[in-house]
Amino acid sequence: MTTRKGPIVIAAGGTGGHLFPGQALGQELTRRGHAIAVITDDRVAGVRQRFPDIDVFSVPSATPSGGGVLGMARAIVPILRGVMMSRKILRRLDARAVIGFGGYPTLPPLFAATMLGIPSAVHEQNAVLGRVNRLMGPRVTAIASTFDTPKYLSDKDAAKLTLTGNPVRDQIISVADTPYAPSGEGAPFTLLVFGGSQGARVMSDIVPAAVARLAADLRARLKVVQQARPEDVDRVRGAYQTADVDCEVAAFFEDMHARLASAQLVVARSGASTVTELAVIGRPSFLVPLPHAIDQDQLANAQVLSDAHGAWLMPQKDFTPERVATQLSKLMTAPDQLVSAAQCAKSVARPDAAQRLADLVEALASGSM
Ligand SMILES: CC(=O)N[C@H]1[C@@H](OP(=O)(O)OP(=O)(O)OC[C@H]2O[C@@H](n3ccc(=O)[nH]c3=O)[C@H](O)[C@@H]2O)O[C@H](CO)[C@@H](O)[C@@H]1O
Repeated sequence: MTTRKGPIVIAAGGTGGHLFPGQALGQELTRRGHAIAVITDDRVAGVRQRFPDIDVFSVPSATPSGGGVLGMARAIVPILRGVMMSRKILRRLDARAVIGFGGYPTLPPLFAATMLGIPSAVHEQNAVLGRVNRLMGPRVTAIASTFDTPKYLSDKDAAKLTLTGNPVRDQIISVADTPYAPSGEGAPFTLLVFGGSQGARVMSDIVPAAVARLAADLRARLKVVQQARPEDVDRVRGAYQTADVDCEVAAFFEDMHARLASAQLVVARSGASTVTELAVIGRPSFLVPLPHAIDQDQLANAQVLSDAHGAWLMPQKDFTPERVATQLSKLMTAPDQLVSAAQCAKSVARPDAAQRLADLVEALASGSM
């Protein structure tokens, strides 16, 4: 049994897709009365607001760029500095356990934890194990995952795997039971468009042009809520105004739970949290996986929803204004198909992922694993 008395440390950083599941676990552990602390890297803005009243420590890290020897060499110094700093922080905190949510910001604290013999775990959001989780898999005590058997999980590490699902924030859970509201003939139709936590240019290039091609009666029913990269906000808004379509365009929606709940159809990338949230709330979607990703993790994520008939997978090469306009016209006049897709999306949800992951982390922190 461990004699450590300090907090459970959540290591998370990089994009929202790595941070939000960490936030969801933090919310659940706090509810259970555990002290938590967060280690992230100093490139990440906005972490502190997501973990109010919690100690957040920044340590250096780096992502080897280009995969070559030079990229590795450049990254090694900040990573080593991050490991040294993490060791000091974890010792001082007397951390009971460390759980990492993937990405290079988690490498230094996880590595330091394993050096100090602190129980540790990684959570993989995607259907494919990310590079850091692959690297740390053999060293950590436990591996938690969203999907049954993440690709690249070695036979040896498979024994450490617990299927927890991907935790979503409390806000998302708060709308999970909002029934899907189909939009009948002539009724308003909300289309929600976003490209992951950072926005995706392709959404700005394609969706307004598709909407402009719709018949006037369909355009009159539409309200488009679209996230665009900051530099694209004005042109997207302008395109909808020219097409006489009601729109709300912003670089980031803090109230995504409410936006998802009130959408009749979603067009999005297929990052892990996006796909999980669509399933938990049960909303139909067109999913456009990020192309050229080394591991094709977004394709694998999207396939889970589309195999369940809860989403339409659109490879980016087929994501053209013409095709999107055709599909939109069909679906705006076929509410039954959207209702059915919403139900199918919900059928693959694991809304208790935060609890399952918290159970695992409690076992880890008590030293019983
Ligand atoms: C380009 C890239 O590296 N993408 C990866 C990144 O995606 P990314 O960071 O885009 O993450 P996800 O799609 O998993 O999550 C996006 C999150 O942002 C939220 N949101 C989005 C827009 C907005 O206006 N407001 C808002 O709150 C969504 O509700 C969701 O919670 O991490 C994911 C999880 O490891 C991976 O699956 C993705 O492949």
